[in-house]
Amino acid sequence: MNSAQPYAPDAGSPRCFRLAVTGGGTGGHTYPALTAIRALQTRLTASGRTLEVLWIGTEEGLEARVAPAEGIPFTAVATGKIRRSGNPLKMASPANVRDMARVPLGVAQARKAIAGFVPDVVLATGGYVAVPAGLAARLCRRPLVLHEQTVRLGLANRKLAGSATRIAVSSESTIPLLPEEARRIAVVTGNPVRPEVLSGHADKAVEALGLWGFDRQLPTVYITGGAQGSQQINEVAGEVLPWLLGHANVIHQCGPTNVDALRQHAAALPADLAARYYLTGFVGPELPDVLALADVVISRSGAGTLAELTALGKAAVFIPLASSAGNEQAHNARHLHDAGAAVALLGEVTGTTLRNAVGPLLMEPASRAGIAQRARAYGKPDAADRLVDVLLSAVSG
Ligand SMILES: CC(=O)N[C@H]1[C@@H](OP(=O)(O)OP(=O)(O)OC[C@H]2O[C@@H](n3ccc(=O)[nH]c3=O)[C@H](O)[C@@H]2O)O[C@H](CO)[C@@H](O)[C@@H]1O
Repeated sequence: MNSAQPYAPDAGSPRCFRLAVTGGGTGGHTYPALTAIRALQTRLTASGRTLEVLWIGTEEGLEARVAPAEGIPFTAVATGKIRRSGNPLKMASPANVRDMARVPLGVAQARKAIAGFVPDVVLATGGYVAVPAGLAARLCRRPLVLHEQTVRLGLANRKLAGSATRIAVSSESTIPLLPEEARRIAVVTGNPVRPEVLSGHADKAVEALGLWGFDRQLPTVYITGGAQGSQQINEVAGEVLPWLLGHANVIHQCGPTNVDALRQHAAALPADLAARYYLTGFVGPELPDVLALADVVISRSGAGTLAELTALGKAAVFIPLASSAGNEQAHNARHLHDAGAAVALLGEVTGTTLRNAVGPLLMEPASRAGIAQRARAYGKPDAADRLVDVLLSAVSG
């Protein structure tokens, strides 16, 4: 693993702790698992123990790239998209039937992997693959810890709650939403954030991205639509861009497939404004530095992004993805909005609504600082450590 301590399997030794991890698909499920693995390894190393990890994921998910890149043994199993629908006709659609048929195959594959690995504990962080692997953990009688990133339990975690030893949740407000029996095994840990995200440097962002035209007397706005970018955010940001650049520097992460079209749009900007505009498809390793430079963030409200922005204490305007599972992005954003810890745009979003939301944050530093401070109160930078406590207690308990 590319963490402080080298990954050093020591299988068979009583000093060796074995962790099976399952979860992934998107960054929101993959990065918390990775962060927990790194934190567990640090904890075990400090007490003279070693860690052996097996990640059970899918071929197609982000985890299939992340785990091998970190030197973590990875095994792929079959799984199917579990669609939600109140309509029985839709539930019986050919795609659904095919996907549901893949789940038992995935359970069998995961059961074989878990029976062979004999983990001390299995950590499931959500995503479709967590269902077969979590069920296999139960069949193999291994302790199962679920981690939920969002305020409401995701579908995979709802399916697995009855098999869990502990349920680690990211927010206190999840607890009252849980069924009685799940509440008894729930622990609030927060959503683990990669440590590097918390230690960026604004000056490094300027150097790495060549932001020499930025006016450092002005605030910087970071616009992000998530790893794929967001058409909706790109459009509405495009509408207000000349106004925005009159008051701020702007870094705009628009999604890898949208760069060309937006670059044409940006070509029409006057040179003095264009100098303060940086457009990119995806922000890679420089993400921590970009976040350090940003005074205001305009963003989707996926749980991963939200955990990062609250841990850092950033003033954010959220434009939730309306089609997110169970509308959870709107739920996440509303939760912070109601506490004065963010601004959530929950209805129709136009250039005018965005401008009205961002304007006060740019023009009134005190209002920006207030929101940022309240946001930080929701951050849980020690979430990975708390999740490690839960993993260790699930074994001893
Ligand atoms: C479309 C979808 O299903 N979204 C769900 C998915 O979020 P999804 O994984 O899409 O988004 P999250 O906000 O949870 O995480 C995105 C991650 O990618 C990083 N990033 C993003 C852009 C970029 O250029 N560079 C970069 O590194 C962010 O900093 C963050 O760490 O899982 C989350 C956690 O269950 C849910 O809350 C979301 O609703």
